[in-house]
Parts: sequence; structure tokens; C-alpha cells
Amino acid sequence: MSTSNRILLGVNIDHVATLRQARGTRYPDPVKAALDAEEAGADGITVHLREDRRHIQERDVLLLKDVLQTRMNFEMGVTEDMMQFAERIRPAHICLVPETRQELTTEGGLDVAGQEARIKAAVERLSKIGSEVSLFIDADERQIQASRRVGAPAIELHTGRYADATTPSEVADELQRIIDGVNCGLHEGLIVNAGHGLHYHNVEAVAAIKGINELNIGHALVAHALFVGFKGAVAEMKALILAAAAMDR
Ligand SMILES: CC(=O)[C@@H](O)[C@H](O)COP(=O)(O)O
Ligand SMILES: NCC(=O)COP(=O)(O)O
Repeated sequence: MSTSNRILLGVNIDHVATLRQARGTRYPDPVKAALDAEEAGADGITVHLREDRRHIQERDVLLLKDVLQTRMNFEMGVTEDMMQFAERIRPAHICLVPETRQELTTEGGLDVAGQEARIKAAVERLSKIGSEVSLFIDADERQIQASRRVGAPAIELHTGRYADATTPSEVADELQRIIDGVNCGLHEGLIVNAGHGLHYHNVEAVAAIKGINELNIGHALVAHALFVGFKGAVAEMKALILAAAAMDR
């Protein structure tokens, strides 16, 4: 079981594209954001090509594939169209996420336990193209064990409930749920990542959990970039998570 202090920052650039799509302009370009993020210390770039194309477009993914110096973490719903696109792109990492068109953002984790055969087939198919497949799930023992059973090498724990918690006791409960999830994932032999809704004021407690491999963060970085620039926003976040991960708690 790994209890390393090393932690990676995956920068999600979806919401750079959200701003572009709001006006149908050519700017701001998420590809430029990705390159800036890499220069500022991002360990990887995450993009979610939603079925409704509300932010990232195929064009972005195709360009990123050519220019990234780090690695792409491609988030996708489990649909035949997406499977075929992923087979064409062959990203280093693929994260399977649940998706509905009505949701404001990714509201919960993938129900792996409820559709094991379907997810297992997707994991097997995507592993054949050389991608490391992770499953975006809630920090729930049932889902974590099902993720191991379907053959995914990695999971990403959805931290949205922690991020949305308002009272100190709710925050503590949600944090504990993530800690338990990380330990359960490591026990099952999985690589454990986490993300969603993390920002400059709530990230440290999560980054301090021993054994987390990577945090994927997007919305807060794009928002902060308005004031300090994208490189500055990424560098600040990276410094924050490295410092938190290095602390002996
Ligand atoms: C799965 C996930 O958490 C990311 O894709 C991130 O949330 C992107 O933003 P939206 O969910 O708002 O599309
Ligand atoms: N998978 C989570 C992610 O990529 C970033 O989510 P957010 O920081 O934009 O909420």
C-alpha cells in the first residue's frame, strides 16, 4: 500500500472552453491554457468531451493530442460514440464518468456496482488501446470494490460533496468519507485520484491524505486565472497541494 507524499496536479481546462462557447468565439483557447498549465507545473491535462459539447470540442482534443508535453486525461461518458472517439485518440488516461444533459456539472459518481458487465466491457476495450482507465466514483466501498472487480487500475473519487458541505461537521464527515475511500482503494490495489469542486480554500485537507496519486482541478483554476493569469493560478495551486502533501499529519 502506497502512502507516498508525492501528489500530482491534473489541470482541467474545460471551463476555458465554457467561456469560449458562451460567445462562439475563437478565444480563449483551451489549448493555450493547457500549454500554460504545463509550463506552470501541471502534471497532466484533463478534458471532458461532453455529449452535448457544452465546453470542450473534438478540435480541442485532437490538437491537444499533438501538442501536450505531459499526458491527457480524457473524461468521457460510456457511449459507443465516445468509445470510438477514444479509440481514435488513444489518450494516456481515460476516466469514465456519468453524464446527463440536464446537470449543471457532474453531480455524482459512476454507478459501477449497478452495471458491472457494461463497465467491465468498456474498461477491457479501452485498455486494449493502451490507456490507463479510471472510474469516477463516489467514495463508497461498494463502488470501489466493484471498480476493482471490473478491472480498472485506477479510480477518481468525486469530492463534490466535500466541496459543497457547509457546516464544520458536514465538512469533517465528507472529508472522512474521502479518507476512508482512499484507504479502501489502496487496499483494493487501485491507483486513487480525486477531484471535483476543489479550490484554494478546501484543497489542502484533501491533498494531505496520504496515498492520493493525483488531484484533478479545473473550475477554481479558471476562475482564479481571471485575476492572476492561468500560469499563476496553476503555480499557486501546485504549491498549495505540494505543501499540504508534505505535511506530517
Ligand atoms: C467529471 C468532472 O468532474 C469534470 O469533467 C468537471 O466537472 C468538468 O466540468 P463539468 O462537470 O462542469 O462539465
Ligand atoms: N474530475 C474532476 C475535474 O476534472 C475537475 O473538476 P472541477 O475542479 O472543474 O470541479
